[in-house]
Amino acid sequence: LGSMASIAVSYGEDGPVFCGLNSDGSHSVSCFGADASVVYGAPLRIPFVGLTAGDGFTCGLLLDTNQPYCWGSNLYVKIGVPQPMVEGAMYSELSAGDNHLCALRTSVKGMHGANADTSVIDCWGYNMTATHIVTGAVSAISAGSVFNCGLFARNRTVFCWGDETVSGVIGLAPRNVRFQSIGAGGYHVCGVLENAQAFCWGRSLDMQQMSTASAIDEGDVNIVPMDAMVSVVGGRFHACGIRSLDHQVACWGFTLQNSTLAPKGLRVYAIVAGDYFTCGLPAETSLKPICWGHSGPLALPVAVSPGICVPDSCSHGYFEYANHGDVGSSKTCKPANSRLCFPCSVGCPNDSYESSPCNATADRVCQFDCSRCASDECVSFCLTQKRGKSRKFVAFQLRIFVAEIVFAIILVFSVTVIACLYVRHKLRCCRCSKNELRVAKSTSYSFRKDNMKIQPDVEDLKIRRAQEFSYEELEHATGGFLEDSQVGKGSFSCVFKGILRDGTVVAVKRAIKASDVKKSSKEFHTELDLLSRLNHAHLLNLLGYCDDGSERLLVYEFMAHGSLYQHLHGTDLNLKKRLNWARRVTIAVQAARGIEYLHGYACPPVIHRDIKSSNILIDEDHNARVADFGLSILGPADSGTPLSELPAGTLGYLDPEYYRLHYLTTKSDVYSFGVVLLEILSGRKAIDMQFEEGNIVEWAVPLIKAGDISAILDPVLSPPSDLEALKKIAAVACKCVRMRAKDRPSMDKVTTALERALALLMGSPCIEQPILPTEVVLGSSRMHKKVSQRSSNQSCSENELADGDDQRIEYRAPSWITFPSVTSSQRRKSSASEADLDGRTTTDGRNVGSSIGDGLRSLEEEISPVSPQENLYLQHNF
Ligand SMILES: Nc1ncnc2c1ncn2[C@@H]1O[C@H](COP(=O)(O)OP(=O)(O)OP(=O)(O)O)[C@@H](O)[C@H]1O
Repeated sequence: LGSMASIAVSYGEDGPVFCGLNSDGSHSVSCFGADASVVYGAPLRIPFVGLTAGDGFTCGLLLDTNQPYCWGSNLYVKIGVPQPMVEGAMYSELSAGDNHLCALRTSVKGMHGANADTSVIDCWGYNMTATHIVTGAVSAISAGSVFNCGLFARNRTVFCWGDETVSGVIGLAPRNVRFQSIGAGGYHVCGVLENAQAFCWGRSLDMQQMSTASAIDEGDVNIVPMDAMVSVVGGRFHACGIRSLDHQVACWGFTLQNSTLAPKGLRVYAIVAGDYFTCGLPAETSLKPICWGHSGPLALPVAVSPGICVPDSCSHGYFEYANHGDVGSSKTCKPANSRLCFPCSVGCPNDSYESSPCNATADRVCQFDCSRCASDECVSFCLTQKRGKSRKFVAFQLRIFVAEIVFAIILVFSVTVIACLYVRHKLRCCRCSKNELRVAKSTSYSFRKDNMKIQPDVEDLKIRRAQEFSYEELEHATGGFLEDSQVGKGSFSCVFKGILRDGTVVAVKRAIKASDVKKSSKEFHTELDLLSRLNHAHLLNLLGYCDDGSERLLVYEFMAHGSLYQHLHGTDLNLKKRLNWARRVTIAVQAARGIEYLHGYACPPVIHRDIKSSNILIDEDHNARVADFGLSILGPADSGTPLSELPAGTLGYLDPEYYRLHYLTTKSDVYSFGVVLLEILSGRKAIDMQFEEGNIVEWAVPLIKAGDISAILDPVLSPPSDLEALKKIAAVACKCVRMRAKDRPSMDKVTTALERALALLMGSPCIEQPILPTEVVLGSSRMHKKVSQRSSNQSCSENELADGDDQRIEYRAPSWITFPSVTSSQRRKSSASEADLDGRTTTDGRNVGSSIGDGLRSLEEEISPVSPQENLYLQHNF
């Protein structure tokens, strides 16, 4: 029924069959349905321009010859080319009724064609086989059940012919009514008027038929919807149209009960109707037809061309179809320059507005105006949009929130890492900034150029740290470097006691002229450079210097009690005895602090390289001072990287790893200090060939490891009642003199362990208090209060310590060596050395632990929380 299209629905006893032209541009036909004669009779791979279908058959207009071709089974319509065939005739339109087919010849001039004023229509089938010559050009034909109608091209009026008795349509055809298009149904015709309104005439199902049709829904096919339409099609007793507003389907008339209804909101390109069955081609890229009505498939699995291709460009009011998928109009149509044209939609629904007009390639687009929604569709659209927006907004907010969180985490992490690295750097002082080093160098340089005069004020001397003295001044101070004033002699120098004009007692170190000038000069400058900047209570203070031609003199604070070496190994036994255990351990602690300062607070670290008992001097208050920086060297900023230096130092104190491998680190000083500790404990020299075991390390360590601590203690002193403290010191000494530098503890660990041992040795803060300054002065441009505790018989009470007579204000000069402001406990916590950690597992440590018990516990154990008594003691003394 109806007109030729890219799709057609046949009908009959065997049920509806849907046929459509494939959308792949091949123009070949595919059919689906129950009637096998139609489905399987469909010619394969033969291209058609368009299709039409009737009762049990389908016909197509062959693309190559423009001839009709039919398949299926119908008594009256011949399968194949309808007969009689009009030789040479070509057709542009086909339309099939129940049992007939009509075709409109193309307007070619000639015997069988038509001219501008006449049209030729050939019909075949039941009571229809005839050739009709119509006056006027006909643009379209459409077949009903037993009749046909045509539309004149010029005046757009309609004319019909066929079996008037059965159809009752022909006489009702409106005259002088202009149509854009027409579509015939079973017994009616519907058309789209020029104003886009649908108009139908003919008859619907009458009462007699209704009674025989067991289940029929009511509806008059002539009562049409008011909506504007772009096209209409007719079924047996119903009609459907495509609304021009939204291209949705609207159907009216009678429908059989149990029929599926046209899907609501379905937008289509084209529709076609059988008797009780209708299919639409959704305006989607899939182009798979959706059908409704009585029986038949509801969805078809083949993509179908949405229309009939025309050779001309789309006329005004039409737009060219362009599939947004991979199939475009040019590909859908053959020949390549033909195209699909669709009528533009007209207007927009009340609650929408035209967002873009119809143009050559696209229909106009309407957008719902959410501020004036009237339809459910608009409401649901706006709700969805709102939800989508809010979902988008929430998603956006969420993304921002997540980004903020991530950024915050990264920021906190970075700041924490940077802070940790900074604190670690400052605590260990292992790496110095380039600025610091630059400052160091420039300060060093400017220092050498400095040509300051002697100032009589001792405090001023200290402020300037090192002042230049004239040779005459020092010559006068030492009484002309008389032998009487000589207090000591080293490898390259002699040390004289002198008194400056202001009465300050000083020690003047004078390089021996006959000695290696180059070496002594180097040591002179090293000591001068370092000491003028180092600043610690347990380092020997440099007061000044004299560099006068061949004379190089260094001026120090005078140490009234000489060196530790003199006390331990001197000929005066009383002097040795006077250095009791408390004083010895106190000296050990103080010297350890001085060395710890060199390693831990100076930046870059200073490696002394000549730690020995003769370089630990004792002042009038029996405080120890580390002296002689002639061999000192600036260590690597990274403490883990050893310097490669030729060995220098004193035999017996020299780190074997440094000696053999020339690897120099701060741990070399640790080794030397371990030897000093053994000296302090045993009273033996580092190397004493009068014993069988000449080397103190080789002699003492096995005894200590064996737990025989008494065997190594200085026989001049009676051992303390409790050996625990000395055991701890012996354990520390053993760790210090380990062969591998990395197995030795760092100096801060050593200091801490010694402090604990001292506290243990004293037992109570009220028992013979050792001489310790209450404040270690770290170089900075600040005023420091230095309380010098006088003697062992002083009271241990806090008040007395604070109110001591011997308080003096000491101002220290700025130093290029950096001093991180950390507390002693922070410093200690931060500096657990590799060796300390390893110490727990080394064979060495195990042996010691098992043999002498607590005496050689690991340093970690030794610095575990102190007892309240120890704590009180430490508070008072450190
Ligand atoms: N400031 C000082 N006050 C008192 N005595 C000092 C002072 N400085 C050095 N002495 C004494 O002079 C001795 C020699 O010191 P010096 O530093 O020149 O040589 P050394 O360290 O003993 O040997 P070497 O130079 O071979 O290393 C010291 O052992 C010490 O007894």
